[in-house]
Amino acid sequence: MIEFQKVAKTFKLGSREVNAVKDVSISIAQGEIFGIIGFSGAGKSTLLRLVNLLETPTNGNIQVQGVDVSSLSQKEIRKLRRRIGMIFQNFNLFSSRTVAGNIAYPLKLAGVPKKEIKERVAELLQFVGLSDKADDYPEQLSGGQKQRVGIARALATSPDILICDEATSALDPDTTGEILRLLKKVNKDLGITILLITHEMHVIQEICDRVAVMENGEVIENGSVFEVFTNPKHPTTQRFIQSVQQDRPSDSLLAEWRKKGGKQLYRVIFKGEIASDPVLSKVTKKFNVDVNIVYGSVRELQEKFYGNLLVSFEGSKENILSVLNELETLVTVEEVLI
Ligand SMILES: Nc1ncnc2c1ncn2[C@@H]1O[C@H](COP(=O)(O)OP(=O)(O)OP(=O)(O)O)[C@@H](O)[C@H]1O
Repeated sequence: MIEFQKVAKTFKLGSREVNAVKDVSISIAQGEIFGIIGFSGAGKSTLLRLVNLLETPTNGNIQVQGVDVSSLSQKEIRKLRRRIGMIFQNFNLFSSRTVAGNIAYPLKLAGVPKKEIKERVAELLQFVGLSDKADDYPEQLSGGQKQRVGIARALATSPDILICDEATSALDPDTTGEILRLLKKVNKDLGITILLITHEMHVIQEICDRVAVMENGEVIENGSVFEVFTNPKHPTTQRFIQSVQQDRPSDSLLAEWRKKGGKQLYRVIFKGEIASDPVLSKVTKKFNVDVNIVYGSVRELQEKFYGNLLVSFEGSKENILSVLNELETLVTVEEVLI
């Protein structure tokens, strides 16, 4: 659906060059919600702007629905932009137009007859839950309502793709949740492919199917949200994941554990169906070992379970070894340095 092949974008600032995007190759499949996460300056916005040719790549190739976007004429670019809706962190609404006027705007530009515009706007207002706000002006709306208008406007021309540029970054946590649920509905009910950028891992966790992590213009890791969350490889990815998963004990808790002469700790990681099985209790019982869960959680991610527990064992050395050997055939077990 959207394919980046060895894409690079360099900005020239006088004699200085900024390599905003370097050698990025990722592909976004039709119907998925794909998230790009990175810290400020990582190159996310630039990558996004390359899709609808708000920027042109210095190198590489971008295909949207099988078409190389760099080969398009101005007329074709305008057509492409109608198939790609976009929403923004600061909503970018026209303050002098009503809610209905904002949503109608892209339809007017596209030359849609007045009667059809009226019907489509009413339909979109209903879809985003703002039917009673048609005649309000943006300044009369809350942030969440403004973003709903932004979404309705982006959907007006029935795009195939919705691009979201930090769409929830200006919103409080509850409102963020509402907007993310609406985006999920856009994806599920309308079959629209969503490409979003964010610096917040919980946004990725809540709605994305796949994720790419960017740093210094490069994609340093990408894959399904479940795989990246349960097995992050790059230290930056691990940092992002720790921001939403408090399943690592603090240094002070570990120090306390050491001080009290606590036993060796093991991290036991369960993924998928096995997380709902009492594996730990079955195996320890079998070898007459007691298990002490010191820290951890079991969470749901992409409709799959993921458990991450920090445990210690009480029993004879040989029996603990047998427990570890058997557990290793079923789940991931790591020794934790204390
Ligand atoms: N038009 C431009 N001219 C010059 N440099 C630019 C331009 N746009 C972006 N850059 C530079 O490219 C790099 C990547 O910027 P970009 O905005 O894509 O990152 P980002 O990950 O989206 O960050 P943020 O979350 O802060 O927007 C930065 O060093 C930025 O200063």
